[in-house]
Amino acid sequence: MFLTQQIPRIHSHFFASPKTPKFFLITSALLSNSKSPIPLPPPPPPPLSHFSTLTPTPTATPEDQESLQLSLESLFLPPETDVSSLKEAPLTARILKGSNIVLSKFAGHGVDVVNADFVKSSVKTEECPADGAPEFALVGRSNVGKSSLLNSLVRRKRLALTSKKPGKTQCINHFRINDSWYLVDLPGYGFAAAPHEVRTDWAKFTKDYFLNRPTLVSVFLLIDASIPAKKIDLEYASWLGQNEIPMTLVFTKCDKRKKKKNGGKRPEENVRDFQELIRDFFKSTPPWIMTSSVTNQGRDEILLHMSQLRNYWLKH
Ligand SMILES: Nc1nc2c(ncn2[C@@H]2O[C@H](COP(=O)(O)OP(=O)(O)OP(=O)(O)O)[C@@H](O)[C@H]2O)c(=O)[nH]1
Ligand SMILES: [Mg+2]
Repeated sequence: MFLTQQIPRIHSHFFASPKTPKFFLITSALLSNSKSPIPLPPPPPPPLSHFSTLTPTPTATPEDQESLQLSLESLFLPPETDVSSLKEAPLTARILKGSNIVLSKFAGHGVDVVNADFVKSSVKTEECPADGAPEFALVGRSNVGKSSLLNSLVRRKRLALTSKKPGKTQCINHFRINDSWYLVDLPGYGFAAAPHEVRTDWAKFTKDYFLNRPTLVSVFLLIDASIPAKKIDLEYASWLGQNEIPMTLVFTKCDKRKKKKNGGKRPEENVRDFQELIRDFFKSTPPWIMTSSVTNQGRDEILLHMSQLRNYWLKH
């Protein structure tokens, strides 16, 4: 079972809780919970000029072109986002494609990855780099695509080693980005073939890392969107919620589409189901985003989101 230790976290205010419930029509390619989809208007212009230098994300397929009514409560509003001063259009224009993430004034600086270097592998929190730079940890089930996502974010094929066989990554691996922050690749959980002692050790050292790493800005919990929710992922999300560890849900493998006739659900449906299942674990909706390391869907959006979390963290 998971630890239930409660510790105060300095970043719990990332989960802003808006007071006035309002409804917005989100007009990007997102999930659909509407029975009668409304046709999409042209996409809004990029909210800030320096965002337009990013590579555009692939256009969604026609079956994704559905609209979603998201309540204000289901959006992730970064800290210091003044909702009352925003009219409907500017707010919708500030939602990252394929996500519930609103961009704040902290987004933008240092988005592009100019250089990325492997620094070290650690098996204990105390062994991790001690220079105080902010970091983001990628965690998720074995084979969910953590190392692939890291490679996609830094635009390198094999900076982090990937494998078809689960259990490839075994340590806490630090990658230094732009000489100023870290991406951290962690071993996967739920690897059934691993010996019991290895699994227990994993649980100990990664959870110790989450609870005792002061420079950890946010955990990025990866969930495979090509399959239905797994119990172990729900337990993991619950543990992070209970321990108030700042978290972003990253849905991976959104390029994989199971055939409807075989009973498979589309990634959008799995994403929606997962969120229903974790609703009660959090005080307010955590940020989530849909990605694919094959098509690079969500890559620029994740980098923007990381920039806003990092820039806020550096200022506080
Ligand atoms: N179709 C598709 N395949 C992916 C995607 N991301 C990863 N994969 C494949 O999934 C397998 C596992 O990817 P990894 O990145 O090694 O997974 P991991 O989570 O780092 O695995 P561990 O290190 O074992 O915990 C590889 O065969 C990847 O090519 C994706 O977005 N789409
Ligand atoms: Mg890996």
